[in-house]
Amino acid sequence: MEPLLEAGEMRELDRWAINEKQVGVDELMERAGEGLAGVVARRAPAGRIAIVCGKGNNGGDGIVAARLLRQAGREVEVHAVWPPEWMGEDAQRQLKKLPGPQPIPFEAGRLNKAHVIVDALLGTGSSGVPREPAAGVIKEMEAARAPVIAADIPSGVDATTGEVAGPAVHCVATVAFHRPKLGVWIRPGKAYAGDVEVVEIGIPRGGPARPDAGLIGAGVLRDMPRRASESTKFSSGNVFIVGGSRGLTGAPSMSALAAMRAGAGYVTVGAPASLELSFTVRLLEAMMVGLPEDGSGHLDPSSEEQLLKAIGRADAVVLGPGLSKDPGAQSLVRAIVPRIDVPLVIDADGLNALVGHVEAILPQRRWPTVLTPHSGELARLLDTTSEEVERSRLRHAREAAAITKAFVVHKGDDTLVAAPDGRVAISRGRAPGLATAGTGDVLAGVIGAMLAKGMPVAQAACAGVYAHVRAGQIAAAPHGPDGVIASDVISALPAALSA
Ligand SMILES: NC(=O)C1=CN([C@@H]2O[C@H](COP(=O)(O)OP(=O)(O)OC[C@H]3O[C@@H](n4cnc5c(N)ncnc54)[C@H](O)[C@@H]3O)[C@@H](O)[C@H]2O)[C@H](O)CC1
Ligand SMILES: [K+]
Repeated sequence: MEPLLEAGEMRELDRWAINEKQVGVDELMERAGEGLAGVVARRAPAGRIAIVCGKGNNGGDGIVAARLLRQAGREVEVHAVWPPEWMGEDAQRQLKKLPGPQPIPFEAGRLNKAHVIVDALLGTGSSGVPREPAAGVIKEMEAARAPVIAADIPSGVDATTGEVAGPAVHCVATVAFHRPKLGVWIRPGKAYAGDVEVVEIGIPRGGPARPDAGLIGAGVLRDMPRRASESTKFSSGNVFIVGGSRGLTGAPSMSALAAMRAGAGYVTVGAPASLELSFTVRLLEAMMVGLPEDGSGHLDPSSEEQLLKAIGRADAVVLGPGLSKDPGAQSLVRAIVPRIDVPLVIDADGLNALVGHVEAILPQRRWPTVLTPHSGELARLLDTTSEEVERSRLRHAREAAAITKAFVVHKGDDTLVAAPDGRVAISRGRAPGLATAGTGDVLAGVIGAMLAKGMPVAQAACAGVYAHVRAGQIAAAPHGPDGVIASDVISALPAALSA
């Protein structure tokens, strides 16, 4: 997992390198500026460059880049947003080395004469909503025609959370120093960062930061148990799916197929008895258990004991796909969740059943639990609005994990896997093909399969998220993301898992 840093962790590392490892701050800034200049030169090989500098070290990086680009023969205009003498002393030293014209006071009109703009205004030292004059300058950079490249973090994006509380700059690329900050991978910040390019700035290994955030990569599949010649259908992973209601039989079917395509060797669907035929015709390889229902195609609370017995020897349970909001089915969920003594994934209407009861029910569980809410579901669980959740995705995912003691997979292009202890893993996303009905059911089934194979819960959740995104990309490869359907994603799972 590639570590992601909070602004405070980056500062701590920076101080450690300077104080304990005798790395000069000038050296760090030189490397940062060099990395920044390199990316600017590669992305904008010709034309005028405008570098917009703040008064902190982020501005200092901009000054270094200006020097190196001028030395390489480029036309560079340096805009100082505050009087240059207000710059910190580290940046002042760089300013003295700047050849050619000195910084001009920021001039919005001149931005349009540039081919590329460098945002070296606010970095990890920024806190809160941008204040003037930074706020106005951010709006001008945003309005300018030229593409913007950010030094370390787009100005206006909170490096630690990805929150954007005021004006911010949409960049084509962000040059992250040493390591990316969380904010470039979490929406809404992610939408401002563009391509993230990481440059090394000379911070030695072994520093004090113990990042509790990381980016999910292909490595999560390394430890996934694979079938071997001695495997049986049961040892490959036995998943039990609980859900389905009249009109909602596709969801549990897709979870079941996804679990099988993700490697589970034995999958059973427990659903209202009157719907048995729909499952039987659709699912050739999965088992079906018809459960007591209310007569109109919804699971009934009276099925509790029979359901628990049917779950029997399953290695993992997926609860919720297609369950419906029927009060009987919902009360069944509340009754069985504490009694399912295997790892459990709760999705969709399984989550809705817990609204108002999360703190009472989930911490009672003796086995690992994975919740897979999208923002609307998470908002209901936390008694807030989806807009509020979208504004602070990380905070809400962590809050839900802390109060439920479950792993929370907060879905989105930047799916966050939050652990009850505060650690978080983030998906790179970029699988627009997944924006279609049923892909959530697929994800729940895949995570169920990973849990059933015996993977530790954090790895199972991350492996499921990774495989799902890969499958979404593979499904979109032939003709693009439009027209991808959840069944295509299921079909692509074996390829995604072999990658
Ligand atoms: N971390 C490293 O190893 C290195 C980082 N470098 C770069 O330095 C910045 C962080 O620099 P810092 O001086 O701490 O802060 P900033 O440049 O981000 O600027 C803060 C600056 O802005 C003012 N300010 C703070 N909040 C606001 C606000 N909401 N509105 C307006 N103004 C605000 C504050 O008063 C300061 O003056 C890091 O990102 C890297 O780019 C080094 O160059 C190399 C080593
Ligand atoms: K910046």
